[in-house]
Amino acid sequence: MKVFKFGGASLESIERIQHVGKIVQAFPGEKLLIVASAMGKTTNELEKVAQNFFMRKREIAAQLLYNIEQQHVHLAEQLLGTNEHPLFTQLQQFFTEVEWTLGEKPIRTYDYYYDQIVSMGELISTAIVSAYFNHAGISNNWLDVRDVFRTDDNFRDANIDWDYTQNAVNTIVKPLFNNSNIVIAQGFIGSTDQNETVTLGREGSDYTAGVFANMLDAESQTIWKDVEGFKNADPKLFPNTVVIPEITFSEVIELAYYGAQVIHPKTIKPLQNKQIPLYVKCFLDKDLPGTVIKEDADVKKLPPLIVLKKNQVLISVKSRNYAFITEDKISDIYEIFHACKVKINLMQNGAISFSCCIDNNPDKIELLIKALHVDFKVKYNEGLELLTVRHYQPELLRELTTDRQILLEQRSLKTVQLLMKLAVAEGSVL
Ligand SMILES: Nc1ncnc2c1ncn2[C@@H]1O[C@H](COP(=O)(O)OP(=O)(O)O)[C@@H](O)[C@H]1O
Ligand SMILES: N[C@@H](CC(=O)OP(=O)(O)O)C(=O)O
Repeated sequence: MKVFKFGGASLESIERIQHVGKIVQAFPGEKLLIVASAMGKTTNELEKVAQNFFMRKREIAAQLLYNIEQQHVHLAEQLLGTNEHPLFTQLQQFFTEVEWTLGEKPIRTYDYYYDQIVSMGELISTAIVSAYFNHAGISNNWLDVRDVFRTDDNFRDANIDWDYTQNAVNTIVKPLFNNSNIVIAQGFIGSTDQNETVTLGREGSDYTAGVFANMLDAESQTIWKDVEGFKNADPKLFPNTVVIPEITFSEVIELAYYGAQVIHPKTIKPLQNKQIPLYVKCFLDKDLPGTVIKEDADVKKLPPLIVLKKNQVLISVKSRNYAFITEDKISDIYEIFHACKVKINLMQNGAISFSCCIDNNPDKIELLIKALHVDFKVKYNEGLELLTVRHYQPELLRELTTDRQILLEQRSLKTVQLLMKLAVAEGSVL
């Protein structure tokens, strides 16, 4: 059994979906559990629906939803060559459910509504891919992953109930392979014990695939990407990047944790725990070797690995009366960050100060600053970049920090992290 994950980029057009079909056909006779994400940028579009609904701009929300529906129905018609197929009733049902939600008064949390609305991206994309595959002779079963992935009700970042889910994988998923070699499931979503839909955090489909691989004791997981493999930096941000043929789980978990966009950080643990190798392959050219991530990878020749996280904010907290920021105060501060669901990307503390860098998420930051302000003086600085380099070399660091002012810096033997802002030359006019 192999687990494949296809992300939004590989499903963003008719041609790409057909191409995904060709990739799958290159594995005849293999049992494949396929995890798919929402098509293209549908998740971002659905986020706008959720935001407008919550701001009570119902008409805008309904119009945005209608546009998404039209795009998907049109694409499905093209793929199937007809508009008469049970798929269209299935799609209609998914859209009607969200329309009902949009008809409600938002009396629960934003995160709850977000999950009810945004989860639809994966449901409609997998329904279309599954119907198209069957139509193209690639026999498969469509699985509603919400019947299998049981979670808590931490909406937008739900935690998986491992025992329940393992049991459901055994009783629901494994038998599906009795009559077909291919099962297609949604990434990124799950369900609570109250049957309320949840999401697992942005870009969480990699993680879904990792959990499936673990629970099915798969021989491998492959993430199909629009790049040649796992590179030493994001090729969209840096020139002259190179593919890394093999790398260890621990290197990748560090990079993903520091913000490398290529793999969701939670993906590694379920794979590492069962020593299941993770392949990053190019869906544009399946014959390229790509990257293998495994425990015993040869990492002697690793180049510097670079992660750049943009749109960062520096939060600086000071005690009001020159009281020391000691362990108890730091613990209070962390408690506040945790309650506001804000992840700290880098932190440093001094005698009476605590500074940290977080992603710029305006609604969370507003709440956070309010909460911190009760006991501390708080300042913040936006528009920053967090650069992380593993296996750094001084010359490269000089190059990467040219024209940058460094606000926070942390170095260990292997890793350097710099919070930076574009330096404004003296005398220049803003
Ligand atoms: N270290 C890296 N190696 C390769 N690609 C990377 C890396 N870091 C970021 N990326 C980006 O990840 C993108 C592919 O992932 P993504 O857009 O998430 O695809 P999908 O949505 O299909 O999963 C690439 O186009 C590339 O810009
Ligand atoms: N669709 C979700 C989940 C996901 O993992 O997507 P992708 O595989 O396209 O990164 C998101 O965009 O967050």
